[in-house]
Amino acid sequence: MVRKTNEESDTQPVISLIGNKIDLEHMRTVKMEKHQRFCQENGLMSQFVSAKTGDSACLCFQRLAAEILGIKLSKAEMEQSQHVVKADIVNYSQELVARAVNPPRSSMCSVQ
Ligand SMILES: Nc1nc2c(ncn2[C@@H]2O[C@H](COP(=O)(O)OP(=O)(O)OP(=O)(O)O)[C@@H](O)[C@H]2O)c(=O)[nH]1
Repeated sequence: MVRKTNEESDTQPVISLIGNKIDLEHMRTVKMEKHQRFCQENGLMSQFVSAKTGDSACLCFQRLAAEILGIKLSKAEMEQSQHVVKADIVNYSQELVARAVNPPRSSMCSVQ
């Protein structure tokens, strides 16, 4: 995201590198550290959002605006725009739970 500037301006544009699809974390191809290192090396604001769930979408613009205005967002302000993620509690049968806690023993062993 770039703030418009011209060659005579003394101020540098605020640029943010935004990684989308954080709801698909398990399919990540660009490592988070690589993203953050690139941002550090190039003076960019590193952010991650999900356009699908809306996770951090508002916060990403808030952080950019705050950076441009030279305002430090408080923890409360940052948490304010975070959505509560809803999840269903699955009521597994007792048998399944017992099997997960005490899985049946096998005489075979495999090393990978
Ligand atoms: N799960 C998930 N899917 C997303 C997200 N953002 C976009 N998508 C999906 O990714 C696909 C591409 O989205 P687009 O909005 O077309 O993105 P784009 O940048 O125009 O994509 P290309 O031009 O095809 O590279 C669509 O199927 C979207 O629904 C996200 O945050 N999470």
